[in-house]
Amino acid sequence: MEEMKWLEVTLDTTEAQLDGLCARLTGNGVTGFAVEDEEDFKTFLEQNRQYWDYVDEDLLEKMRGVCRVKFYITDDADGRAQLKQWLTGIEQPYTLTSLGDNDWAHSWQKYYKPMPVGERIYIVPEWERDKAVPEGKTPLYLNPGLTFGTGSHASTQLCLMGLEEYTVPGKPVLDLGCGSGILSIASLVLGASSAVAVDIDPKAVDVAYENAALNGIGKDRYRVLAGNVITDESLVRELAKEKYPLVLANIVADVIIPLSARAGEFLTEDGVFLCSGIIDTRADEVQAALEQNGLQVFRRREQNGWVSLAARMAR
Ligand SMILES: C[S@@+](CC[C@H](N)C(=O)[O-])C[C@H]1O[C@@H](n2cnc3c(N)ncnc32)[C@H](O)[C@@H]1O
Repeated sequence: MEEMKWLEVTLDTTEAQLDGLCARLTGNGVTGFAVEDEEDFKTFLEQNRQYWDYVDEDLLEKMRGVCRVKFYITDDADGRAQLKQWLTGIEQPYTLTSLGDNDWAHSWQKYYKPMPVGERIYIVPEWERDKAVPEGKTPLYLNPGLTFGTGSHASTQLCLMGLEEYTVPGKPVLDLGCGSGILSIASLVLGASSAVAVDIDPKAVDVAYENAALNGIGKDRYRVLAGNVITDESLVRELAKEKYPLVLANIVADVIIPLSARAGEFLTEDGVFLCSGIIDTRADEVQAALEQNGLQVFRRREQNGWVSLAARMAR
């Protein structure tokens, strides 16, 4: 089979514009982008000190204040059409670098290792599934492919910790912005009866079904839909036909704020809305939006500058 070729897309930005740019990219459907800044560069230099005979001062000077976002597209007509859609409304200049035959999509796998999260969950990459699972842990087998949701990101971990507490055994779960499906599948392995998951990125549908299957969960218990939970009114109405004791939404502040106006429609009377993907500087704004829409925040978790909020409808 012919090897897929990839292009690296690099957008140069500034720290002040970074949040807005990331929110816009996520809103346009880009998943799995990386942010590089001066700090990363210094860490890289530090970690590789043994390989440097001297530090290139010119290069250091060039990296001062640098802030860039990178993601990948396939090097073909589909990739370029996708890029056009992903850059809608974005004015920053970008560069394209050909990665040739470099199979980057698999190179990250060597850094993705089994990891415990919270009290019970033990994330196991699919290709490590023969390894022993520590006693008392519940394995969650995953291959996130090109979707967001490896379990390494703080926003995902905060949700996993929360859902260990709020999953109601024998009851359904709704997962908005499901990416790899990691959160809803975690709830299912912890005893939820069934789950519905949604993502704006159509790639997420197959990936989430495949991940569910890795955990012995079939389509009888898991339904994955592609759609926008803010703008797709018929999707929102369809989702709201069922009521859930747990609704998960690890997206971004700019999506959670408008979503907070609809969250009550999905919840059972006592149900928990667990939202994440919130940069700490925006957590108060998200909390205010939830409260304006009749939800009361009862738990805030924080990790590495990210925040998750758990809320219930106020009585
Ligand atoms: C931060 S990732 C979370 C993925 C996974 N749930 C996790 O916890 O790791 C956010 C996901 O939300 C999706 N998303 C962003 N905006 C959305 C929208 N308006 N409607 C549905 N999904 C959206 C993105 O495609 C992405 O997969």
